[in-house]
Amino acid sequence: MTEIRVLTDEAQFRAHMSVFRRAMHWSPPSDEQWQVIRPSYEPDRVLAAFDGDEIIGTASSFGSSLVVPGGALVPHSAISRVGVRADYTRRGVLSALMREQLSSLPDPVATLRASEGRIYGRFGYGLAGRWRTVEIDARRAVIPGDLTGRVRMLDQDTADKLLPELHEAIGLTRPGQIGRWAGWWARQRDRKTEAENSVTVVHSGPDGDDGFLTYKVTTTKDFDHELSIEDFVWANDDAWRDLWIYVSRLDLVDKIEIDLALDEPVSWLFEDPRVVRTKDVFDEIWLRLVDVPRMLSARTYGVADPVVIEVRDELLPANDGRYRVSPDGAERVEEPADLTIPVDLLGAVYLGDTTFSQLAATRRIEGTRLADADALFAVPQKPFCGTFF
Ligand SMILES: CC(=O)SCCNC(=O)CCNC(=O)[C@H](O)C(C)(C)COP(=O)(O)OP(=O)(O)OC[C@H]1O[C@@H](n2cnc3c(N)ncnc32)[C@H](O)[C@@H]1OP(=O)(O)O
Repeated sequence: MTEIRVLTDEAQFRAHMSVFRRAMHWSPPSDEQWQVIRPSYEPDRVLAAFDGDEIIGTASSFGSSLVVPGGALVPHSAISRVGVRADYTRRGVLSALMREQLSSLPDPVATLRASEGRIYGRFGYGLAGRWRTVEIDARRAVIPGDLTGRVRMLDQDTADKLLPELHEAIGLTRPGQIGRWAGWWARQRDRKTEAENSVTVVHSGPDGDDGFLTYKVTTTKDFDHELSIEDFVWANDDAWRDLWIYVSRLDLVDKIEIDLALDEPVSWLFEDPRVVRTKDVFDEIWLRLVDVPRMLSARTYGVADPVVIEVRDELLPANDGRYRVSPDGAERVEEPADLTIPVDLLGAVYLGDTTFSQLAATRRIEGTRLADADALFAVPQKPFCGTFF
């Protein structure tokens, strides 16, 4: 019989990690890897499914924060390390873990990166943000004009110390962005060490450091040099443009690849916008509204007549109910609903990646007043996180 427990015994964290890594078809952590991973385990946030004394399934979360439309920063659980031992799958182990995790999360919202698109909808997660992978033909990439500030290369030790501070100082503004926790930076450092040739540059403008970029170049067997941008954070348009100028003018680079917000205006930087080609669009943010009333109150709304939305949530019935959403905010009401939506799809529209009208067109929600609901939930910027976990 499956039993779900919160792990408190540090010795079990490594077994937890081994089960998760095996589920992902990776080897258990080496002693060296474990030294890096170990501090990322946060007490009270590590769940395991047991058969007797053996761990057969895993789930955990990291404490973070999330930007919602309007700019408020909400406490957020970053869900990760979900896995079930291959000899125990399709017997309800993940379902038991998800039920326990959702009922005990300390934060009103959770997000995750899904290994497969079919897993999380049934647990109330909606596809709430996507990225596009672009490839830039670096040989033809010309950005007219000069740098306005300075770009300097950091050694690894300086980068390790400076980047978390700079990320914090730059702050979070775009809906979907999340705060980075200490364990995230430790894993990032580890990945960079593994990659060896990762390089970090920092931009400074009139007020000091205001952006950074981490990239690495790999050489193919045809001697093509492909640069991938792994982290790109900026405080203002000058930092963003200067860092693009820097990276596009690097010698011995044929191709640049990066995952971007759907609406990032990178093509407009280049003399020839065709040097930027979208290779792929992929789901990034899966979002679960854990506390619907709190989350509906946390974001701002556009201008439209109020709409009453009925929310259905099988796993967390405290969220069931009708909410009147207007330009002034959201509140629980007893009035008849204009439209009814399951909680996973409310998660999908929450940050503004999709709309009520689009979901209605696919027959996934029913109701009237779709145009007003769209206008209320409309956002000026597409959601994008840019922090992989
Ligand atoms: C945030 C992250 O960590 S993402 C990483 C997720 N982990 C992985 O991808 C590792 C490899 N996969 C696994 O470990 C497991 O297959 C899991 C965790 C995805 C699923 O665990 P299980 O214990 O098999 O799930 P469980 O038995 O509770 O299934 C619940 C339902 O979801 C369905 N389901 C579960 N996983 C999948 C899947 N990968 N594809 C399609 N359907 C699935 C089941 O069929 C079941 O449906 P039903 O209720 O209609 O019968």
